[in-house]
Amino acid sequence: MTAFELQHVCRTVPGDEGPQSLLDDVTTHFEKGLLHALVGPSGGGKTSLLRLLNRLDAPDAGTVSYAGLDLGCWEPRRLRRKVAFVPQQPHIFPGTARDNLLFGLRFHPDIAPIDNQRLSELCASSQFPPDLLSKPAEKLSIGQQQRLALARALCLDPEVLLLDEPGSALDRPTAEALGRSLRHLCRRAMTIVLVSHDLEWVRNHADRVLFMEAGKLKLQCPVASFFSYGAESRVGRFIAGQKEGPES
Ligand SMILES: Nc1ncnc2c1ncn2[C@@H]1O[C@H](COP(=O)(O)OP(=O)(O)OP(=O)(O)O)[C@@H](O)[C@H]1O
Repeated sequence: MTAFELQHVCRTVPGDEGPQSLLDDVTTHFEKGLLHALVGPSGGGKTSLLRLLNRLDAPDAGTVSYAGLDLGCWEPRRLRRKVAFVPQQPHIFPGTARDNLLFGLRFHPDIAPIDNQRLSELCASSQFPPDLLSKPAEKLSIGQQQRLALARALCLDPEVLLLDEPGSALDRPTAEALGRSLRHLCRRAMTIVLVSHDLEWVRNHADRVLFMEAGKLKLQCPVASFFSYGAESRVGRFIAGQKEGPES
């Protein structure tokens, strides 16, 4: 079942040397219950694409729909309840980690209070260490703050998670544990779209890969197909380059 459908999406912004194309004729879809990884060289348009999916930005041509309804028809607050965006640099509010985790609930009185069991589940799903809940949130490391922001997003029980480099500040074992948690969420019908530069992680945890370069979607395929490209192909060269260190 399709969650998002994008048809001929373009986004252009004013630049110093005239209009700059961030997204150029992107047509794709994201399937419910799958983990989709947006990969590609830096500046290729991955974050720009992610931001369109919960109306943080709007396309200036083409259409984006969620659950069969054009995003323009979704009231932004209602959409963001279903489609949660977790940026690479999380917004942290004054107070403890627990205060931050529960922050969104004040805007959603329909959500049942979070009991201790649900709190443990949220910590487990986001790989946030429960013993840090009483710590001032601004004292946490960036990696801990990223996972706290993920737990805060999960608190509202969204249907979709949009994650911008969720493992970028994590050590390998923690990033792998987070990958397993995200896969568990997908098995419970969560749709995930994330940006990653960590191809080993993508290989271990993604279902589908979308390769973006210079604002264009160059390739979309199952994860196994992506990693079977030969060294002479553009994708193969990108994969080899990432092993030596990310391209800039
Ligand atoms: N609001 C904006 N105004 C002007 N330029 C922008 C804006 N947002 C993004 N860009 C530019 O658009 C290009 C694509 O940016 P984007 O963040 O989508 O790339 P990315 O693939 O996510 O990159 P990275 O892997 O480095 O995070 C970059 O050159 C960026 O500088």
